[in-house]
Amino acid sequence: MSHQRIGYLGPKGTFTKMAVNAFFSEGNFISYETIPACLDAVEAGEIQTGVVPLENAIEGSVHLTTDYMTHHVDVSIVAELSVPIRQHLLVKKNHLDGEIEHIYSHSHAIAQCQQHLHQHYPDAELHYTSSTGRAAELVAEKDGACAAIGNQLAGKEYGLHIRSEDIHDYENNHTRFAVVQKTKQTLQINDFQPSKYKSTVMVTLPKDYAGALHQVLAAFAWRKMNLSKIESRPMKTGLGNYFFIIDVDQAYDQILFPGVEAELTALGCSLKLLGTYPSFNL
Ligand SMILES: O=C(O)C(=O)C[C@]1(C(=O)O)C=C[C@@H](O)C=C1
Repeated sequence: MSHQRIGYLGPKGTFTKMAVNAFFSEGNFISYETIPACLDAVEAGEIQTGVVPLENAIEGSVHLTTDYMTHHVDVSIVAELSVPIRQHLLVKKNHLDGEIEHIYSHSHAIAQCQQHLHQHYPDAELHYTSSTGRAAELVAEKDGACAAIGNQLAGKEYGLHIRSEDIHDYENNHTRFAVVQKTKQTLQINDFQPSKYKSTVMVTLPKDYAGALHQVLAAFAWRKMNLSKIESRPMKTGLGNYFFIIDVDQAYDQILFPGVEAELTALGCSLKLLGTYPSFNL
């Protein structure tokens, strides 16, 4: 059997690649420089499966992922991977001490270490990169007093050393990654049991009126469907226009979900299922 092509936010040494390494042992692994590039490749059928970051416990949603999935591509979430995140300050050997003038990383990683950076490197210039892996790659190429924020794998892949370990500001740092497909295919996930099943829906309200969101939530509430997340995002059609992304703590079924859908349609809302999937914890 030929291996599935599995794309991820790369390059080598990203947290996304760490998640892929932990959950998939079989596949042709293909690195993409950005989240949109990876999602486009899934949509175009270049790869069967894509893995992209979805939400971090400290910094919140990765809006690039949710927005691109709602506005630009038609792909479904087929699994969610929750992974512990440890951020380290990575440097070349000659910068294990002394001043650091430039710090490179992904915006989410920098945000997760804000306090640490403020305390220890208040004068360092921050540079945002497409991923933590890319930051490590850049620092490995540079001669100046530079550091990257990233993981141990990035240090190993790019020959960098850990100058400070665990520099994220809060314990229990985790990131959820979405595994997405265009057409549903079997997923060869290593020996993990799902911790639960979830569904993610996007709800668009007809117009802004009193109690609109309350009515949407009521459709779930009286059916005793537990929601684990609700987020509003701009429609990108003008100030004040939003849609909602709602995570429901259960798999799509043939009774409750169609009931919610019918009720919301009657209210003039539209509902799109972004995926119904097992959730795995590392
Ligand atoms: O840059 C990476 O290594 C990624 O995989 C992206 C990402 C993110 O977008 O949140 C993933 C996990 C960490 O939260 C920091 C960065």
